[in-house]
Parts: sequence; structure tokens; C-alpha cells
Amino acid sequence: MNGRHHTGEGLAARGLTVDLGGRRVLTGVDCALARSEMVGLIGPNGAGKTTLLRALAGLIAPTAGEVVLDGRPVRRMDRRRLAAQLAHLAQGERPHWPMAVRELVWLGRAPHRRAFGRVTADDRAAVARAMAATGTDALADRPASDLSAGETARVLLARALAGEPDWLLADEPVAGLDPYHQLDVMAKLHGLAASGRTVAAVLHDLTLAARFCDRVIVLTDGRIAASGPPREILTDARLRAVYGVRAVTGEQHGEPFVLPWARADLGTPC
Ligand SMILES: Nc1ncnc2c1ncn2[C@@H]1O[C@H](COP(=O)(O)OP(=O)(O)OP(=O)(O)O)[C@@H](O)[C@H]1O
Repeated sequence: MNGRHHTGEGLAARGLTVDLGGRRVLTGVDCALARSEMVGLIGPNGAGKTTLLRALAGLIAPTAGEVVLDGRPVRRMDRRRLAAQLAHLAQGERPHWPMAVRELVWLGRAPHRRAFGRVTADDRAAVARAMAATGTDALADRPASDLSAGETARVLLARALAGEPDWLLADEPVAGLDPYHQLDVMAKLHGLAASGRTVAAVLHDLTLAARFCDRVIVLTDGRIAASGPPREILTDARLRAVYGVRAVTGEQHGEPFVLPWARADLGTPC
């Protein structure tokens, strides 16, 4: 029912150009997210990652090009139907009124519920799973407006997961999380993708991108500079070209790490 069995082409941007405030922010972006993949969207500040994610979620009217979900333009889809399939997790949202955390997470079920409809066992199970997956059970009765930044991020992820979206577009989902929760959330997102959902996450931590993503898309200056498996993409030369840094790279137990070490322009040895 969630469209998981569609055989369409997934979520795709075609020739996507976006202008904001009179500035060209994305230029002719072509990318497609397939089912069951975890994609890291990386690139320097201002490259257009947030804008691309918002455009993929149908939240921005492009200047040219379009975003299609299984062949249908997202901007023309019924918002509720779209929301039942696709969740967009914005960057740095903070609830401003003291709704209990549990109530906030329940809002994630809204696209699946009828007005005045009964709460179903599926609703309850989805909310319980989302709160367990994000470790937010202990926060359930707290006012959402009182939480720390990291707790808030996990609660908002729980709200997104409660809707059991096939497509989860998460803008910096681990920003502000402590190391335990960064690893936990990344593993959970990877698990979602492994179970047939699709996750696209904006990330600044290159080791998390390298370890948990099946693919990374590198944005620079509103264009896609590279796309592919992290080991192929996150090379010394590219990190220098894209971020202007030199990095210490290696493997631990067969998994890659990427540790930005020095500004490339300073010539400091790694
Ligand atoms: N409403 C707006 N009006 C004008 N310019 C905008 C607007 N929103 C974003 N921009 C510009 O578009 C560019 C891309 O912004 P975006 O937030 O997509 O970048 P980002 O890659 O997510 O950056 P960061 O890593 O800093 O979060 C930036 O130069 C930004 O200043």
C-alpha cells in the first residue's frame, strides 16, 4: 500500500534548475534515487544540498526541470498522498510550543489517518517502532519545546519514521547528536534502506557518509560534481578539489574512515 511494490523509476530530478531570491542555486541537476538505497548528499556550505532535498520533496517550484516520483511530477501530486510516501526532515527545526513528545511523533501518522478516524493498531505500532528506533521513549511525556537540540533532532526523526515513508529525505539528521546517537541513527537509516525504503541524507561527516551510505552525491555550486560508491568518490584528490582540505583516510575492520585534517591551502602534511 505504501507503493513499495511499484516498479517505476523512483524519485528523480530531471534538469532541475532552481532560483531563490534572484540567485541561481541549482543548475540542471539530474539525479535519481532508487529503492533500497541510502544516499549521502555531501558538499561544501552553500552548494545547494538543502535546496535539492527540498526540491526532491516537492517543496520548491523549480525554475526549470522537474522532480518525478514513479514518473509523476511531485508538484502536481496530492500533498497527502505524497506525504504518505515521502517524508522530508528539515534542518534544525525546533518545536516552539509545549506539545508532549508523544503527540508530536503522532503527527507523523497524519498522512495515513482520516479526519476524526480511529487510531488503528497499525498507527500505534508505527509510533512505537519510531520511538524505539530513535531512543525517544524516555522523552515521551516531556514538552517538545524543552528538549535539547540533539533530543529534538531524534524526536523529529521519530515523527518522520512514524509515517513509515518509502522515501525519507533527511537534512543533516545527525547534526547535534552525540557520537552514540550519530552511529545509532546512521545504522537505523541504513537498516531502513536495507529493508526496502530509500533514504537520502545531507551529511557533513564524511566518515559517516563513507561507512553508512551505498552512494554519495557530491554537490558543488549547485551542480552534481560526482556520484557513486563512497570509496570511489571520497578520494584525496576530490576532497581537496571539493572542500579544499587534505584528509587522513584508511580502514578500520574493513570499513573506511575519512578524517579531514588540514586546509589544503596551508600545505600542512597529513
Ligand atoms: N531563500 C533564499 N534566497 C536567496 N538565496 C538562497 C535562499 N535559500 C538559499 N539560498 C542560497 O542558495 C545556496 C544554497 O543553499 P543551501 O541551503 O541549499 O546550501 P547547502 O548546501 O545546504 O549549505 P549548508 O551546508 O551550509 O547547509 C546558498 O548560497 C544560499 O545562500
